[in-house]
Amino acid sequence: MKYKTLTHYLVEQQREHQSIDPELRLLLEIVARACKSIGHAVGKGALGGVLGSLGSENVQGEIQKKLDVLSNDILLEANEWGGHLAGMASEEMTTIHRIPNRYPKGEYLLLFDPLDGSSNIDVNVSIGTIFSVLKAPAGAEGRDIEEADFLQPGSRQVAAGYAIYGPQTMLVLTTGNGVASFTLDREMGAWCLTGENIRIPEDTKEFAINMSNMRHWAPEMRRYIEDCLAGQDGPLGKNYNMRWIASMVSDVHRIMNRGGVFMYPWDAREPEKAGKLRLMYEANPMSMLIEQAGGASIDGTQRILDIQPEALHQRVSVMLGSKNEIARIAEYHQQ
Ligand SMILES: O=P(O)(O)OC[C@H]1O[C@](O)(COP(=O)(O)O)[C@@H](O)[C@@H]1O
Ligand SMILES: [Mg+2]
Ligand SMILES: [Mg+2]
Repeated sequence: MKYKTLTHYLVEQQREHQSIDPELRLLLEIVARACKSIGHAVGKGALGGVLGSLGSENVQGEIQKKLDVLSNDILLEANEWGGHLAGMASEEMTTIHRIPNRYPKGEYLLLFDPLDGSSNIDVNVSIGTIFSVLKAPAGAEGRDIEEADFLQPGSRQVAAGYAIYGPQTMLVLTTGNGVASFTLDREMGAWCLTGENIRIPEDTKEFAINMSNMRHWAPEMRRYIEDCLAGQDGPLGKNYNMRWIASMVSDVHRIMNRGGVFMYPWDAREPEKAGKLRLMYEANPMSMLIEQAGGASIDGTQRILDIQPEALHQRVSVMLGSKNEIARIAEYHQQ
């Protein structure tokens, strides 16, 4: 076979880096298998009866799409059996999911946004799954896992990744030793290594933000974007391009490939929330991937991976991507 498979890659990683043990390797393979199933369901669209809403709301008060719930179920079922997990947490579940007693229990915690970019499902635009792996804290053995056990800063993640269901189905993964990407060979059903040691260009002329919220932003965010829009003749002296796909996975995937910055800042629509995106299921795993690829990720003033979470469904302001442009955005927030 021309390409290394995911298994081959993980076995090599395990040999070279002590950070990966056989349990973590198996866990990642099971997550990847679940993503393959979600990818199949996504691909069937109307033929699989997976489009549209369910009429229910998740804990964040968002209307759940059929695929949000189906993807959540696929990840839960796959990992209950053989994922060497102590527990799981998801954007779509009110509280944590403990591994039932009848299954072997492991030492890892898995967190996920089962279907990211839900508003794109019915319009056939790329969507994804985001996941994060933590270790259960010392002292959690021999007792039931608690929600507090999940509240660890992103810097403690042992692995993170996303699957993107687009023209190609891909998996982008880090175990703390750089970022690799895999393309699903649909005929063979295998994840094939198609990118290794991915590096994000440090400079960029491309930003991603939902511009319709501009009037609600804090002054420093507005000032940065106004300066971008001023182009060559403005204070930043360059003409910027803009993209906004409205699924974080797709926007981050573009940044992984050609650089750029992605921002979902605090805004005044719901001032009590720090931002729209979820720290544990979206910001932390994406920040680990971005940093592992040489980029940077902040909430405006602080490195996201250093934030000590206080709640499972905590929101955060997110600015991530090309290192030098993120440094510039941080400067705007210091002024
Ligand atoms: O519709 P908006 O406000 O532009 O928000 C888009 C953002 O919301 C999200 O869709 C949230 O993800 P979910 O679909 O998992 O809720 C991000 O992926 C995306 O960047
Ligand atoms: Mg999401
Ligand atoms: Mg989601």
